[in-house]
Amino acid sequence: MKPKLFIDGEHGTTGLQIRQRIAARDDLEVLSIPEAERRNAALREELLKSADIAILCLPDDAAREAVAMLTDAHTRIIDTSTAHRTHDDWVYGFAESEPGQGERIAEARYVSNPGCYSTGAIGLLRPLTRAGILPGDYPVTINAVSGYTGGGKQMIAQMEDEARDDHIAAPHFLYATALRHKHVPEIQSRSGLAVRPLFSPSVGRFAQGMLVQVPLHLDAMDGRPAMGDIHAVLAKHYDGQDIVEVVPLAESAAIARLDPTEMAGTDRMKLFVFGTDGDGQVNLVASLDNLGKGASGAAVQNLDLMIGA
Ligand SMILES: NC(=O)C1=CN([C@@H]2O[C@H](COP(=O)(O)OP(=O)(O)OC[C@H]3O[C@@H](n4cnc5c(N)ncnc54)[C@H](OP(=O)(O)O)[C@@H]3O)[C@@H](O)[C@H]2O)C=CC1
Ligand SMILES: CC(=O)N[C@@H](CCC(=O)OP(=O)(O)O)C(=O)O
Repeated sequence: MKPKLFIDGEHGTTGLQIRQRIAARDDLEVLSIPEAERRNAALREELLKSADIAILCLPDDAAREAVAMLTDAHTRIIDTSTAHRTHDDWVYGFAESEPGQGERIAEARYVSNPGCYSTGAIGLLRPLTRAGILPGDYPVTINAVSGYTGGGKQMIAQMEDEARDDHIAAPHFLYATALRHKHVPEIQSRSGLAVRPLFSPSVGRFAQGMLVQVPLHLDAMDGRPAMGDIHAVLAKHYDGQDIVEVVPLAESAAIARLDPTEMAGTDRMKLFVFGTDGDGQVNLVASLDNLGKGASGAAVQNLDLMIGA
């Protein structure tokens, strides 16, 4: 029998992209809710309980409500919201982040899909703390730019519709300037950092794509590693899989400009180590689609692990 899938929030930005990714598949029975009924709680509850797997593409509060509806049901859940990303009962849905994580996702009832910025930051940081090359108390700074679809339907409308009172005309803007972005606890705990990372995100006038930068002073790290040591730890960690690519140092050195939309439309992530050997500094950069490996692509990857596809 085909597994029954319900995407709660299927008419939103993340939900629509998941539907596109599974549209041609015949190994799933997709339960769907009409757009006009998307907030009909009774109908959603019925569909959630009928499904073998539900993917929640909802704001945090609505995701918590959906999980509460399923307490006594058998439905397995992938939550794309922030609600359960640091929760002990939930398996973190970043298969490449830890050895054996794909197997844990495959067995799980509750899977929390990572945030888009978090995927880039944790993807760069976790292998380094795991290997002991980056001390947990290093004061990490993360600078990032995201495509505006990262803000969901509301930000898409604000960026694209000039007639709106709340139209955003800026080509690029910083936000979360109080340094309390909702991804900080997730990045800190899932990267194994003892000190709260300083995270400064921004949005650019492009729909999809993202660069997440982590600059490091190598002389402040244990054993004063060389640029090649950092690259070797990342390359070893991601060896043997094809979703996260660690770009060779020579290839990175030849890049004069990095385009944040380079990975748009893909479900993969590229990691770069930039700098000049011997200068004691590196800039680690993750490039991904905020809606690909950063959300909907990762959700489909987790779905496939859970159903053994
Ligand atoms: N966009 C991105 O790049 C990423 C998003 N996420 C997460 O994915 C989740 C969804 O985000 P996104 O798709 O961008 O958001 P959108 O606003 O684009 O879509 C959310 C959908 O959920 C519906 N919805 C809202 N409240 C309820 C409710 N109480 N009951 C039922 N349906 C409801 C909305 O309907 P309505 O139109 O009526 O508001 C809309 O269809 C969020 O938790 C977000 O944090 C995670 C990673 C990246
Ligand atoms: C550009 C933009 O607004 N981005 C969103 C995060 C997008 C993302 O990863 O989402 P979740 O944490 O919601 O999963 C924000 O900063 O709130």
